[in-house]
Amino acid sequence: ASGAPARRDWKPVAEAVRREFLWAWQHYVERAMGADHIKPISGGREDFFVEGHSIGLSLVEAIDTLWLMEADSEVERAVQWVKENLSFDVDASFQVFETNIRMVGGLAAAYHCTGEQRLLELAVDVADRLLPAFTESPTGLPYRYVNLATGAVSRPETNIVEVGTYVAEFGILSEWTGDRRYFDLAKQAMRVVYDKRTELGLLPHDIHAETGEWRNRQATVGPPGDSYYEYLWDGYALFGDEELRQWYDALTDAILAHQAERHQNMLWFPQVDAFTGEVLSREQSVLASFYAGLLGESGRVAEGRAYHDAFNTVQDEFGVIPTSVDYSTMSASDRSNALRPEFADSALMLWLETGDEIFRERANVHFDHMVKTSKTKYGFAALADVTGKPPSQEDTCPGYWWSEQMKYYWLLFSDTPRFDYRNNYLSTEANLLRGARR
Ligand SMILES: O=C1NC[C@H](CO)[C@@H](O)[C@@H]1O
Ligand SMILES: [Ca+2]
Repeated sequence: ASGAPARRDWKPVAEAVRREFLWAWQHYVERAMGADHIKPISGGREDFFVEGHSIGLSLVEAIDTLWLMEADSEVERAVQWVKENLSFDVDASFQVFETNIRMVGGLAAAYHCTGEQRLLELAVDVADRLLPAFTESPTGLPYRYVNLATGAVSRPETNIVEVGTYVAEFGILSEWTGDRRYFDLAKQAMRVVYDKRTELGLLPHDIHAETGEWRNRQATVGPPGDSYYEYLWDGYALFGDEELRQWYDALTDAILAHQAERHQNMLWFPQVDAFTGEVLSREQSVLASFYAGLLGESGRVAEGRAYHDAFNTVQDEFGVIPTSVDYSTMSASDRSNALRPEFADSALMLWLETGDEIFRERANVHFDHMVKTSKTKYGFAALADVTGKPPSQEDTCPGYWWSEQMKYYWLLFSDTPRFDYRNNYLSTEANLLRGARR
């Protein structure tokens, strides 16, 4: 048809994504099998949760990505490793939030894709070991750490992300096992936070799990506020929970009214005092760019587009978005970038919502720049300084790289038959909990 922009053939990009992922995976298998992280420059191994005791984090994070890429022999290899090696009977304190989104979520997604029963058993096993953090708390707000072997809980000084990012993983376990405890504990913690919103309808981000008292005044859509809001919507999108949607809508309306501003006609979300609305900081974490996708999927498409447009100016300016920029001066306040996936996350969400090619183009730039700056001898490296010529790398690759941006790119460019593009759910760690087409 004349006039319609020719739709680009994205298959070559999809093939490049798959080639790079499997290349990195081979090095992990050969040099760091079972390690939480590979060290991509030296080829070494690195622990994430507990120093001296890896639990195969990157392998667990990679399974659903491998499955979506139809790398079935590699899926088999990874599942075999889990069945033969993975145990959570570890006498050490694990961070409850990270263990949930990465290990509960990663195992649940692997089960959703493969149907392998042992994976569900392990997801339930580790979730059960996290529950004392909730049940031992006088407020229902979970402690930050729990010893997976003894159940001893610790660190009540927490935040709304680490008390409120469970309902997707816990809720899917309740759906698959019939045990409502998981969903109920996750939702109750979210309710406690919501009921403490300020007169302006905003939330500070730091809270005490034993007293329930706010520990700061600042509100943010970046860390550690981000995935609390994300999971309110997700609890509605996944399980149809109308109350979660009401809480999400009330808080989002307040954020758009009091925690948003235009600067040079770009939409930004400054940090504000949750009680007075005073702007406290115009720094924007790269992690906040997920919010463009959340706004888009939750009926605020114009705002979602506008916020992605704003972050795209940062990608244009720096090539790789720095960990933190001050949008009033467009200067990087933290020039590192730990292979953060959020700009690609929201590009996928907005493309699924709008079908607009602009989001695939932006994600392609994100992929292209990542390969150019992070690729190294045995994999992909986090960056210490994105402004370096060339950008300087760190000898580490985060577990979320195996689950997030490579999956986002693959879904954006491959049109894989293994994914239901109309009815699906990816968690905040991009764990596929709905929409696998076996
Ligand atoms: O929700 C999250 N926050 C931080 C990581 C990515 O930056 C990742 O673990 C996940 O996306
Ligand atoms: Ca996330």
